[in-house]
Amino acid sequence: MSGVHPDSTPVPANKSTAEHPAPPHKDSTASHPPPQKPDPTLTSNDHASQRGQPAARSSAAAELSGLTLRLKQSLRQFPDFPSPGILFEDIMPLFADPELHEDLIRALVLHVSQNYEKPDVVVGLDARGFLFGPSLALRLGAGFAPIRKKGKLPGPCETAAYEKEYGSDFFQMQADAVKPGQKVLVVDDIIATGGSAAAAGSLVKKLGGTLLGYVFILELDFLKGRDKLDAPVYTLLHGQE
Ligand SMILES: O=P(O)(O)OC[C@H]1O[C@H](OP(=O)(O)OP(=O)(O)O)[C@H](O)[C@@H]1O
Ligand SMILES: Nc1ncnc2[nH]cnc12
Repeated sequence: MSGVHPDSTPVPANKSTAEHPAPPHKDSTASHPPPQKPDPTLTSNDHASQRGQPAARSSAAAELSGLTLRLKQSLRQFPDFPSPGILFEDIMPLFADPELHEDLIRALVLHVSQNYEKPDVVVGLDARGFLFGPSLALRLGAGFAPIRKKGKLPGPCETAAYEKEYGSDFFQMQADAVKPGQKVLVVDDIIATGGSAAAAGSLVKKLGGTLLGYVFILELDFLKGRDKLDAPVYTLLHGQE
């Protein structure tokens, strides 16, 4: 669990970053390196013809590093929410400012287009994965499908139980949300223990989808959530290192 702060005042993330320097590789932290196959069908201008070329890759890396710095500085932390001992990472400021919102989507598109095959479906997790999953899907030219907490989706569903940093729950996916063989990218705001993401991956596989990997905005490294995942993992930002 994270350290407890002395009061409930939100702590700007750039302050905690100074105390805990960021890891050396900010642009990709995959414990399972993502595939590098070019895919000319990707719709973003950043893809295809440029991917794999050293100059284009280093300019994308430079842009990504500027974007992530701005994004990191806008995060806030709330001690003891939703329960004592949890340091809650608040990502909402990223969506309050249209420029930051644009930076976020741009950074995610850059990373996905440089490192993953084009997904057929972006799968977002209830609820904060819905804040940016559909925009990312649209920019990538992919469909979007939700994973929801149990009891919210109509029709035949697959269900998976999971535990997260501060509780346990059930996720569901509509049985026809992913067709067998479709390439799927799972996205969520935060990976903490990795319980939610692992359950999401298991649902995608139950439906016959091919899991390309996972994309998160923020990773709480000390909880080692990525160790639960068996596909490439990318996180834009790191917290509570
Ligand atoms: O890695 P884990 O330990 O599983 O935790 C990560 C999950 O916890 C949060 O979801 P939560 O259901 O708490 O909130 P939300 O409905 O606001 O997205 C977060 O959005 C992730 O989905
Ligand atoms: N510390 C945390 N802050 C925000 N969302 C979370 N989901 C799981 N752990 C979290």
